[in-house]
Amino acid sequence: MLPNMDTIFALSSGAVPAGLAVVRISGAEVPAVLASLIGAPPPARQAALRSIRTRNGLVIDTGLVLYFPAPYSFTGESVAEIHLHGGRAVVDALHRELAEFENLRPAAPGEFSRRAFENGKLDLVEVEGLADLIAAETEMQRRLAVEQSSGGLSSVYNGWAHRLTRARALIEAELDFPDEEDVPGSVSDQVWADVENLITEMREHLLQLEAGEIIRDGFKVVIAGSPNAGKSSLMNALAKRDVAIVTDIAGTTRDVLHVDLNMDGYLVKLYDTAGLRDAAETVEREGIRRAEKAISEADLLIFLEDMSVDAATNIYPEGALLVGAKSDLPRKSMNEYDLVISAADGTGLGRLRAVIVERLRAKVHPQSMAIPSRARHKDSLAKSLVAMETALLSPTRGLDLRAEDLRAAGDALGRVTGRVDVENLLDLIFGEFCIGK
Ligand SMILES: Nc1nc2c(ncn2[C@@H]2O[C@H](COP(=O)(O)OP(=O)(O)OP(=O)(O)O)[C@@H](O)[C@H]2O)c(=O)[nH]1
Ligand SMILES: [K+]
Ligand SMILES: [Mg+2]
Repeated sequence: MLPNMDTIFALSSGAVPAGLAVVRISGAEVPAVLASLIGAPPPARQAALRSIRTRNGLVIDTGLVLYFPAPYSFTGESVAEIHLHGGRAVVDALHRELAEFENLRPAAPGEFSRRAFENGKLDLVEVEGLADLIAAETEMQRRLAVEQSSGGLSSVYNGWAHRLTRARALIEAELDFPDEEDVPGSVSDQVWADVENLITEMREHLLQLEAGEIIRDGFKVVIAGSPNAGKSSLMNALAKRDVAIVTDIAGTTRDVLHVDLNMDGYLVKLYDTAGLRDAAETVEREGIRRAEKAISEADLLIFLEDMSVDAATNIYPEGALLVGAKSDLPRKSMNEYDLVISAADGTGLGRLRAVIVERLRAKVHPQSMAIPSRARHKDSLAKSLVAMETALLSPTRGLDLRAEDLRAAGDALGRVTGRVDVENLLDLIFGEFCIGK
């Protein structure tokens, strides 16, 4: 662990050279550093044009400076942003100058966000969303990430956490004050009805995980078929560049090749694989083994068949798209195809793209973007769900044990956002009833 009291700095904008470079500094030393670099700081959160100088008074550059006094900043610490011209030597000169200050050092990867988390500015779900937003390459990835980074998903989880805490508070009230008249008799029923609703909502939420993963990680489309069917040619045609080697030699492709495509704002990961046949040769056999693994992990399998040869229909998995290739050549195959294409003259490629998007949309039609997209979310939510189900479905267990189940459910849920619920149970109990009035 790096010491937390250090003030950290880093180039927060993209690679230099560029028009601008933004250097961010966070920590207790910021006021002193600003005093040295520019003299009096600009008014809080307002940009001011300043000369940025070394301690010897030499001008490094002139640019906008922003000062965010703690705690009103991204990290919750005092932060400065210095906008420089984006030249390598300019940025290097400022970095050299900053490194000279005591208690200042370059930031470790993710350290600004980590401080934001530790200071309660962002929860874990928001931090992950921010990482996704920065990595987003498609419109749908952006929409998912912006919902997550700006607290939309967290507020769903916080709402559930609050309901769980309340349920446990009411059950514990019943345990602690069984004879208290002011505790309504049907409290238990009301609590278990809400736990049941919570279970339903959480289950529905988890059903959206596949959609979230497809948006975030991409829709995996695998092209498979016999050697020489035209798989690599199709991949190159869809990618609009020469990704894969194409020859008339059967068994050309060995490794699984892959390109990222942006289709209708969705990330589509397209894979080209070795032709499937009984191969004797070691390298080709390994290629086919890899092809079979890719096929088993596909969201959509495109099974390609060369229509210009009299091929017997291959056995292909259910749900696969059977595509006839080389429609520009005289047709010999009598098999029926979902669609026919020619990588050579472009026939059917638009239709194939449309079908890929249709298949994707069949799996991804979120009502909202507040959906889970990581296995980490699923694991904790599933644990929470199991604990709630245990509490709900075993009424013969003692009420104390069932309250304990609810606590376990709340803890598991709290681990998703990294904010284990600290609400005071007694506040809730005394807030809702007039026990001990
Ligand atoms: N006429 C015509 N020829 C094609 C078409 N698509 C591919 N071919 C030819 O078919 C041969 C095999 O193409 P590939 O794309 O290498 O086939 P593949 O399925 O990747 O083959 P392997 O990697 O060996 O399994 C090459 O000679 C291509 O030029 C097409 O649409 N029309
Ligand atoms: K080939
Ligand atoms: Mg190939």
